[in-house]
Amino acid sequence: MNLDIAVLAGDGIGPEVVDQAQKVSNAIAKKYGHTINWTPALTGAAAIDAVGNPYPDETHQICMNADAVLFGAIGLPRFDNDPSNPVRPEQGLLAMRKKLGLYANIRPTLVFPSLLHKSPLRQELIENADFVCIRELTGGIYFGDKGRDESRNTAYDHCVYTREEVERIIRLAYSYAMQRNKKLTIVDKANVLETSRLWREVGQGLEKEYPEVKTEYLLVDAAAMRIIQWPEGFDVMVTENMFGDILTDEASVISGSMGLMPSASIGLHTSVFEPIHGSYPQATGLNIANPIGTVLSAAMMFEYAFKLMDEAQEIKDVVNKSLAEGVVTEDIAGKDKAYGTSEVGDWLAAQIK
Ligand SMILES: NC(=O)c1ccc[n+]([C@@H]2O[C@H](COP(=O)([O-])OP(=O)(O)OC[C@H]3O[C@@H](n4cnc5c(N)ncnc54)[C@H](O)[C@@H]3O)[C@@H](O)[C@H]2O)c1
Ligand SMILES: CC(C)[C@H](C(=O)O)[C@@H](O)C(=O)O
Ligand SMILES: [Mg+2]
Repeated sequence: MNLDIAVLAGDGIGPEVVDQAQKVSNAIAKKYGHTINWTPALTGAAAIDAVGNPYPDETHQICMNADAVLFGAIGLPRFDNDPSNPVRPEQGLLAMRKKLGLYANIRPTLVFPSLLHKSPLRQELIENADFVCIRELTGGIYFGDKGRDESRNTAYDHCVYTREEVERIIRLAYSYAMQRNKKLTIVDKANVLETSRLWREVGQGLEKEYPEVKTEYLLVDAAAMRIIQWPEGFDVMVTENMFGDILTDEASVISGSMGLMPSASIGLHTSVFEPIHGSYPQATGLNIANPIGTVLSAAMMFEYAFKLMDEAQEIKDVVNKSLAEGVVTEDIAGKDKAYGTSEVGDWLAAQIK
């Protein structure tokens, strides 16, 4: 197959972790007889510095023309620490999600048998944890009207959801639940928020179409607690944009490091594959960032975008081997026994022959 992939490496550790995912993808392509055409494109602070726009039109065209997009991370402290700056790297990520229609972000919570002892949670709580969060990605408070009043003493962010947006994402979540263990947890804040009451109403309307699935509703504060207390109780979780952002960072620590967690953003046009972590600016250029979240995002790309299941499985297998054999970065190994970011990528690619 010919695979046209846009590469938006972004800022901070983005380029370093994306490099490793490209090495592994190239090794897979070589083994299975595919040709990958990588097209790099600017985003985030790198794009602001180059052309003044965090998601330039040219980048959007490259994404639209690609079969899939591999995304690193965006964001830098010089923007985070200057709230008055009207142009920000994160706007590039949000513009990409909106313009590509990426309404669903699939974030699995993975537990690796060889890393059980690295989790801050006790082994018996997590050894059978295996759930996926379906995060709504193009609506809610991220995209509602926002601003300041004239005196600048008041700020607002509106949270808006349409029935159609909610129904689309909950239906998708039901389709995942049907393929998994047939349990769906709809996370909201229906005791306070009107948007959440719409989510609950839509969920209750759809329940009867999926009688085989056990549906439960959980308030987001209780969900945050349950992720730590009983993660094995979840199968598929679906929630709105901001709750999903927060809960998946929380859930990532179950695995031992946020640097391990991949995601797939799917929707109307092309799909984007991105680790859930950010640009981890303190680690930029130090060759210490964990590339596995991005490598596993590439595995999701082979599975979701190209339906190449053997290729995806082989990437997951070599990742498991690296974790079992201790070929890991310092977030997992500690400084003394750590491999560098690029050494992990080289090792993974070399296993694929
Ligand atoms: N999708 C994205 O591009 C994305 C996601 C989150 C944050 N951000 C941006 O990243 C910048 C930094 O944000 P932050 O510090 O809150 O979040 P972050 O995810 O960059 O880092 C938080 C912590 O997670 C750990 N971590 C993250 N990635 C890791 C990796 N690959 N290997 C090992 N450890 C890793 C580190 O301990 C780090 O201090 C901000 O500008 C933020 O807006 C971007
Ligand atoms: C950088 C930020 C806009 C982004 C989000 O909140 O969606 C990030 O935290 C993520 O999880 O991809
Ligand atoms: Mg996040």
